[in-house]
Amino acid sequence: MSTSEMARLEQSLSAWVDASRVYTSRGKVAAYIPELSKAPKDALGITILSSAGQSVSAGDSELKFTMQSISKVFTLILALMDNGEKAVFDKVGMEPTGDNFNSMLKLELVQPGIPFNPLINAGAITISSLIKGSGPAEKSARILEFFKRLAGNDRLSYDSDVYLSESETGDLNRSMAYLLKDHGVLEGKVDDVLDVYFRHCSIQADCADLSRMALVLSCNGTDPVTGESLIPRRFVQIAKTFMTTCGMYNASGEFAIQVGLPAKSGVSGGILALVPGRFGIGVVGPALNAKGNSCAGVRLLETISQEMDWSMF
Ligand SMILES: NC(=O)CC[C@H](N)C(=O)O
Repeated sequence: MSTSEMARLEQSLSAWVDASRVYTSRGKVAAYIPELSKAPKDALGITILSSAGQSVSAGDSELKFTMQSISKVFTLILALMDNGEKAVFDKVGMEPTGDNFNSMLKLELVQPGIPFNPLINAGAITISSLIKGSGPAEKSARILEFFKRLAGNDRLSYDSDVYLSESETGDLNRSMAYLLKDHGVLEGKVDDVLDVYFRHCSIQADCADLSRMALVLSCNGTDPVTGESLIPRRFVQIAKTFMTTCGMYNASGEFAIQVGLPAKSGVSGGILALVPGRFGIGVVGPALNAKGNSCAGVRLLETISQEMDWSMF
């Protein structure tokens, strides 16, 4: 991180947010989880945290939102820490699907019928079943504790309205879980596994929380603010690779070309991104494009990456 980069961000970030905010009108807030439809459509916010511990925010960075699919990166890491690589990759693959995040298509089409990767819903539900714990309550508690450490925020908790809303309406995920159970991929009770999954999707965060979690990944598992090693380097490498190939669902190729940074989005409009070794980034913009990514959030990251010359490629 150079001081001049931080100065440039401080000088320009608000203007970049203002310029990207117009794109919120082109998207729609997710409504298939009814509670998510209450999010402010025209919001856009960002926090960027450097490895020297300096942060810069702009726009609606204090807006609280649920992590949704962003949480999948960190449950994958916890499952790897709990079980090791072999046990995890016996149950999920390593390839992008090119399909929507909630598609079941390839679970039947290609053998063996394991989910293609841990960041689509079928893969993440499978990962939830691999988290160690005596039952769903202990598994969820372990996940929340892990997230708190990564975010350096002891106050992290659930948005129970979103959790209940998804539990009541998540029939597509439920049907996927039953299919996986029948195929012998998912172990344990389907309802218990889904409870763990719905709960971690409903963990509430803001842009600062995402930027800190992203920074830990960008620094290969060590929190540069505390010096504490939180994740083995190999598992961070795996997570960052999945973020690059599958993190923006079936728009990951375009995002790699236009932004060129490992990232993960969620249907609440959050995006977690990172600049290797240097910055953690948290973005929120609840209006989504057709692929389920934040319309204005993606636009904002394109601008920043191009202006700062941050693409890895
Ligand atoms: N893309 C997402 O953010 C999906 C997460 C959401 N909880 C779901 O399962 O549908």
